[in-house]
Amino acid sequence: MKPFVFVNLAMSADGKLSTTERRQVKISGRSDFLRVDEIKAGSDAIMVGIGTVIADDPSLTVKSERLKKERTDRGCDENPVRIIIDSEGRTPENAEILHKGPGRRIIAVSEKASDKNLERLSPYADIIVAGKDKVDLGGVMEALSDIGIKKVMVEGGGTLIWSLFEENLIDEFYTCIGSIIIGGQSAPTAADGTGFIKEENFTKLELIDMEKADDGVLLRWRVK
Ligand SMILES: NC(=O)C1=CN([C@@H]2O[C@H](COP(=O)(O)OP(=O)(O)OC[C@H]3O[C@@H](n4cnc5c(N)ncnc54)[C@H](O)[C@@H]3O)[C@@H](O)[C@H]2O)C=CC1
Ligand SMILES: Nc1nc(O)c(N)c(N[C@@H]2O[C@H](COP(=O)(O)O)[C@@H](O)[C@H]2O)n1
Repeated sequence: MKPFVFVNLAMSADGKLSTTERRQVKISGRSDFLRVDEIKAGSDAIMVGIGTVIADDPSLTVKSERLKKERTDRGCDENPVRIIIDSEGRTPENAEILHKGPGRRIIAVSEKASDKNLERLSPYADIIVAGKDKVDLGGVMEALSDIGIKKVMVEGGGTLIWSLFEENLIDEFYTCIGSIIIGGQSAPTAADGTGFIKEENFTKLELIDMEKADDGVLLRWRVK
C-alpha cells in the first residue's frame, strides 16, 4: 500500500526550479502562495529531498492562521508531518524544518547513514532506514501508509521528483509556471536525475486542469 502522492512546484517559463547556483527565487505570485498553503494544509505529510533542505532551508509550515486552526480542529497537528529524504543523514541540526512550528518530522535515510548522524538527528525527528545506498522510496511510502499517512505532497527538488517518477510513485503533478526566464543548463528542473532514454518508458500524463495564476499558469496533470 502507498499513500496518494502529488508533486507541487513552481517553475520558470523555461522550466527551471531555481538558478544554476541553486538559489531559491520567487517564481509564483501571491494567489499561488495561498493555493500552495491550502493544499499543504490538506495533506497528511510534506516531503522534500536533502538537496532542497540544504539549498533553501524551508520550514514547510502551514502559513495561514485559519488553515492551522482548521487542522487542529480536525485533531491534526498544525503542520503536516515533514519528511526529509536524506540517504546519509546530512540534515543540519539547525535546519528550519526541524525547529519551526509544531508537528512530527521524519528523516528517511539509507544504510549509508552513520550512527553518529542518526544519533545527532534523532532528538529532532523519527528516523526510517530504507535502502542500501540511496533511500528506497517505495519502502518509505509503505512505511508512511503503515502509520496512517494517506496523502503526501512532494515539494521537490528535481532529483527526488525524478526518482519518484522513475519508480512510478507519483499520482498527480501540479506545476505553476511563472512569467520569468531563469536559464542555465545546470539549473534544476522538475525531473533531473538520469532521465528516461526509451520512449516507451516516458511517464505519460493526462491534463486534468489548467488555470491562469497571476501572470503565469497552473497546470494539473494525472499520471496515466
Ligand atoms: N521552485 C520550486 O517549487 C522548488 C525548487 N526547489 C529547488 O530544487 C533544488 C534542489 O533540488 P535537488 O538538488 O535536485 O535536490 P533534492 O531536494 O531533489 O534532493 C535530492 C537528494 O536527496 C537524496 N536522496 C536520497 N535518496 C534518494 C532517492 N531515492 N532519489 C533521489 N534523491 C535521493 C540525495 O542526496 C539527493 O541528492 C534547489 O535549488 C531548490 O531551490 C526545490 C523545491 C521546490
Ligand atoms: N510554490 C513555490 N513558489 C515559488 O515561487 C517558490 N520559489 C517555491 N519554492 C519552494 O518553497 C519552499 C519554501 O517553503 P517555506 O516557505 O520555507 O515553508 C522551498 O522548498 C522552495 O524551494 N515554491
